[in-house]
Amino acid sequence: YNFFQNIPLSDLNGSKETLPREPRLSLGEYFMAFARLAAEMSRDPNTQVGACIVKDGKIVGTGYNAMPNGCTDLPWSNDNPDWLQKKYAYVCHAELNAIVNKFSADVKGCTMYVTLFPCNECAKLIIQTGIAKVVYLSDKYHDKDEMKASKAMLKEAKVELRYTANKLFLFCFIHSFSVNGNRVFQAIPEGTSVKNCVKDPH
Ligand SMILES: O=c1ccn([C@H]2C[C@H](O)[C@@H](COP(=O)(O)O)O2)c(=O)[nH]1
Repeated sequence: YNFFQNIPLSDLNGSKETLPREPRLSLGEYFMAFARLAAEMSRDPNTQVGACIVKDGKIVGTGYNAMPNGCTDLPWSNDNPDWLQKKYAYVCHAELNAIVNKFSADVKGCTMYVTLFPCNECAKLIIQTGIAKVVYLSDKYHDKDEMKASKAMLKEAKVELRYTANKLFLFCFIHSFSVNGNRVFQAIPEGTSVKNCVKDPH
């Protein structure tokens, strides 16, 4: 922490200059923050995923896991014994939505920041659209075959994979809960860890 942050140099040595403020986030943390913000929009009650695509240092697409446009009556269950009553048949993954929402001509050579390691279907999309690098926050399903297949494909296709520790921008978030019918707001402290994050497997 720069204790001299924002203190006019004039106060220190008589000059009119000021010291620049040290940014609170690195560029990577800034882009991951957009992915995390996108995840906040998800209606999935169990896992919210956000993705942010960056080209030449600029955001060219964001997305979160959501039901297809216009489909509001589909189930969000993840454990209904009836496959048709489970979300998996219907939900569009965050990566897919970020790619189809892009406002650049293409996503070749881009970096995708994503809050959950991409599944095998998303890995295919990432490879086929030419995304060069994936930065991810959580790998909570690393034991699942989908993730193993995803890693195998992404590695063979030479998509760079980078785990990022969850140094967070959560200091921006206020979380609210109810106490005796009253809404209480609480700031989520900086550095709060994300559940289910695992150590970098790479
Ligand atoms: O690469 C991925 C993998 C999964 N998702 C979405 C799909 C679902 O909405 C949730 C996973 O739900 P669980 O209840 O944790 O099984 O995450 C995605 O967007 N991208």
